[in-house]
Amino acid sequence: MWRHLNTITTRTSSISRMRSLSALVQSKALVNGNWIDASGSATFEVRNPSSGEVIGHVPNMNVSDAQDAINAAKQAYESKEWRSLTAKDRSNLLKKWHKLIEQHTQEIAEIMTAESGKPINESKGEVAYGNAFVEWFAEEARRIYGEIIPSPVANREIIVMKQPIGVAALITPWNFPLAMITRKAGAALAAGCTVVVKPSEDTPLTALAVAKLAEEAGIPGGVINVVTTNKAAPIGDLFCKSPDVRGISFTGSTEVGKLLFRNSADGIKRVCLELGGNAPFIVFDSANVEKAVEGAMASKFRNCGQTCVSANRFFVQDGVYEKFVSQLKERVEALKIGDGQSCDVQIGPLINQMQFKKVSGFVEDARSKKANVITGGKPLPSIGPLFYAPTIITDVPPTAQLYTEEVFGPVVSIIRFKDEPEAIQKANDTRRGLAGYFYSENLQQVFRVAKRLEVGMVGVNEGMISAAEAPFGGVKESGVGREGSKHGIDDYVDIKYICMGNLKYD
Ligand SMILES: NC(=O)c1ccc[n+]([C@@H]2O[C@H](COP(=O)([O-])OP(=O)(O)OC[C@H]3O[C@@H](n4cnc5c(N)ncnc54)[C@H](O)[C@@H]3O)[C@@H](O)[C@H]2O)c1
Ligand SMILES: O=CCCC(=O)O
Repeated sequence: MWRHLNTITTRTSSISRMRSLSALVQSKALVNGNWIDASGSATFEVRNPSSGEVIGHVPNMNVSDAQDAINAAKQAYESKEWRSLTAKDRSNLLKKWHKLIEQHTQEIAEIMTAESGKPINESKGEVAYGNAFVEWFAEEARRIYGEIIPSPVANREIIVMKQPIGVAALITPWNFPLAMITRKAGAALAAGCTVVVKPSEDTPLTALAVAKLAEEAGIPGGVINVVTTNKAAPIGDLFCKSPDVRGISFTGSTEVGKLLFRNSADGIKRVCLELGGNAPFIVFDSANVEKAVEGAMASKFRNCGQTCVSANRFFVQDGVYEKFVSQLKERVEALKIGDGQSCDVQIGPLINQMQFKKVSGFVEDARSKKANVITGGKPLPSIGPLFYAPTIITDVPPTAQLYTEEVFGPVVSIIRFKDEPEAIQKANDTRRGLAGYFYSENLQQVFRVAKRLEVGMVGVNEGMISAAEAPFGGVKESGVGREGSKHGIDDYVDIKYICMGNLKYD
């Protein structure tokens, strides 16, 4: 589908489009079922990264506002209105939320594209993907089973039940402004928890839009609270220290994840961390190269490479190296770049100046270390200040930042290898372990390599691995816990053992 596209679009104004959007564009935060301003009516701007235009203002909440949200979530958790609901009632509420999100796909996608720069077709894809978590957890709500275990003592029963942990704080990033919220909130609500969501400062509008739909679905006030702020650190600290927050689920950078993990230690909180990756993408001589190129495009250029599971280091074996690189180059040069509002755009901007500097700095670092830029490798100021050309760099040395760090941008780094042990050693030569990919048509090799990659998720002959049904998460410094799948509930429930003694059976 991407092959035939090769022009660059011009910037179009997003503000007129945002004005025409429905009531889903919110300029207030949600606490205790009320749409409110921050203390002192402080606000911060939300900008469209494609054009730089200001597309909204949202409350810039402080620690005391966040404390109000925690109090509201606690009160809602303890309220009869929420506690008395059966699993089926919660499931039905989630189903209603799911339906409303589905019905508002276009509007949410437009909001998402305006604040994140994501191409509109990808935004619609994210609404469907993120909403699949709401549907999945609506179904799972009714399957949070306990156990009865055969007792070693006569006249006794061992009963195990799962109960909600209480209030959960959810901190989410900008790159998947909807899915990273629903993957957490869907599970939390299914389990019977209440939540305080702190979305990224770059993409609060999508979060507020889905919260509005949760309200319309009839989810009681205080069950979902949304705290918008551009002062994340003190609020993160409050979440870690507050005894009323029983769990923290964070998706974002490894650096911030480590901080939250450390700060949560005192309160022995449940912590789920979905952090950065450094995914290897291995193409063996045994691969179908056409499929590998297809998978590389899908994995690397999803959301302009700003995806935690995007392939980061490409290892290509001698025998297929030239073919893979030349086919990939042709595809990369055909990508259409521009404002994501145009339906045919495939590559949008980087999210902000900090990311832009990081990506261009990594490319310059690799260049200075004798890597070869075979296409791209430059900013595209004629489209906008945050656009960077889709890039391929070969002969990237292990000392380059492109090799050691997660690039989070449209840059393919290619490293040549001779044999399987070398590929595995290099793939695992990182402290991250989120996703890994490889292409091979050799069954023995498929099982060998899948077992040896030190990652939480493996794509074999596949570049797009995410699904609500599958456990998402990493090993090493890529995180702890799993989201999605039946395991996604685990972080939001406590296991309680009830020993029933002195029973009379005869
Ligand atoms: N594993 C996953 O599922 C996954 C998914 C998406 C993104 N990520 C990772 O996230 C990173 C990019 O996202 P980002 O730049 O938004 O990450 P980030 O860590 O800077 O920000 C993530 C969230 O944390 C908040 N935050 C920042 N500092 C904080 C602090 N001191 N205390 C509490 N909250 C704080 C931000 O406001 C934002 O809401 C990449 O490394 C990417 O791989 C991982
Ligand atoms: O960026 C990380 C999340 C992407 C995904 O869920 O596939």
